[in-house]
Amino acid sequence: MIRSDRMAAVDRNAEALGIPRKQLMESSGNAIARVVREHVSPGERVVFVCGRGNNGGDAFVAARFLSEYQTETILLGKPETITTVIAKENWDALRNSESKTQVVRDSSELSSIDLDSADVVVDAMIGTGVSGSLREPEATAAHVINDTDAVTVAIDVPSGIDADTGKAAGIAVNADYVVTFHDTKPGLETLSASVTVHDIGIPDAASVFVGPGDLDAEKRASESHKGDHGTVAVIGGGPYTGAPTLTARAALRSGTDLVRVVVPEVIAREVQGFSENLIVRSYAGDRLTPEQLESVMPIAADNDVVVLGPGLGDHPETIEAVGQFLQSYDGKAVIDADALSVVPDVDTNATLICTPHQGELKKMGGKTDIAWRERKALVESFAGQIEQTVLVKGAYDIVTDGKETRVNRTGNPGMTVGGTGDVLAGVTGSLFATSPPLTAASVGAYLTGTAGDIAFEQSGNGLMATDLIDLLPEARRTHE
Ligand SMILES: NC(=O)C1=CN([C@@H]2O[C@H](COP(=O)(O)OP(=O)(O)OC[C@H]3O[C@@H](n4cnc5c(N)ncnc54)[C@H](O)[C@@H]3O)[C@@H](O)[C@H]2O)[C@@H](O)CC1
Ligand SMILES: [K+]
Repeated sequence: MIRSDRMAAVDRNAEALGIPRKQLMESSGNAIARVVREHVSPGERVVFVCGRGNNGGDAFVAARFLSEYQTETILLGKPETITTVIAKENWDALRNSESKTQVVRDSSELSSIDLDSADVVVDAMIGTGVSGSLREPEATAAHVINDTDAVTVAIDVPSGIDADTGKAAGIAVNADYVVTFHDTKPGLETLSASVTVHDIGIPDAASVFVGPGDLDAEKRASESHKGDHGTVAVIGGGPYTGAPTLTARAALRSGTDLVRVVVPEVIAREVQGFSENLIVRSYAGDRLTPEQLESVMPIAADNDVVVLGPGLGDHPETIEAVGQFLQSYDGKAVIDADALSVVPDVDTNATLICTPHQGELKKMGGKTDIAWRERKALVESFAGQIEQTVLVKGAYDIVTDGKETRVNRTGNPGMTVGGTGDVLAGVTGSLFATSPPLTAASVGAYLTGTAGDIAFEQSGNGLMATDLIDLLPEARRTHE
């Protein structure tokens, strides 16, 4: 079962893998033709009622395949107004083949169409692109289709129905059969029609591997937050000063509006010295201890996301403080480095993204494997157990919440240099302010890896974590 926003992402990923949408449309049209053949014999009359989007485009292909039938393809609207290039190309191919076509400009012309003597009527007006209630002439056409005695086959989703909910804002086509593609849609399950799912050649890789479609989904999620790109608090440092700074700068470069770095006072000036863009908040002492939580907790609560761990060190008092923090914090947090070991045993209401490398995963009690497919299964079960999102870093990063999993292939061996993990935590924290955990973690890994790949082109194995930070905007642009 797949929701339409995820379907759009997978579609775009397939394109990036080298399977263009027009090729998918050809497979969709072919699948529809096969279903039509199950219901009628050659020579019988098949009428396609088509809209001007890709749903109509699927029908133009199907009609081309069904040359042994009396096909009639009715386009609702002028051919010049067909909304996509690939649908238009398939319309032209159908016309050039001298297949019978008819253009209907408004609902009054619909009365000239005889659907009653059709053996099959194919509803190809609108698929997943529907918005609001059907306008004219589609609304009248839906009435006409619903009034015929012919077998009705809807392409992808009956026109007017929302594929995610199964609901219609007004009239909708009442189909006998629905031919849908790749996977079934939640809304189709609620209909009385018989639904069949057809493979159109989208490989598993398009949903498993993070791609530009996932980035689109992240963009859509962040747009829905109306220009607020969030605030992030990085709680780290003590024994180390570079790590929390890298994390904070990476979050800023990923678009976060405001980043606060929360560090012990002994290193506050040094951290501030790295960049005037950082807001540094300090607490007494030289490392995080439970006594400091009184001043740290309110800062954490004041931000959309906390990144906890970079450079904190593993002093027992610090680990104790991390545990107490997670017991009372109930917001969103990225947990990295030494803070990770606490997660499996702590009772928390926080929503976490844990970003271990494979050594840290083992320390947390998770298992790993050299082969990524096996590792994927192991990490999935571990994430399910701790009920949090886990991003395990490796040549193939595994991102999973135990239910859904993505694998990231960007990045290179040059990134084993120190500090790249801190950058990833910052990017992920930034995205987490406006996106769900699985999206934030997978896009975080994807963009950080891409920045690493650009840095590798420039500097080879001499790449540094700071290079990645400056290349983050370019990494994003390469996938747009
Ligand atoms: N992987 C996929 O998802 C694939 C999808 N394909 C097809 O592409 C379809 C989606 O195509 P599109 O995104 O072009 O969208 P649609 O073709 O579903 O709908 C867009 C068209 O409907 C019109 N429209 C929207 N709401 C309307 C309303 N309330 N009243 C009247 N007209 C309305 C728009 O102006 C536009 O012309 C899918 O349903 C499927 O049939 C296939 O071609 C290939 C693969
Ligand atoms: K349809």
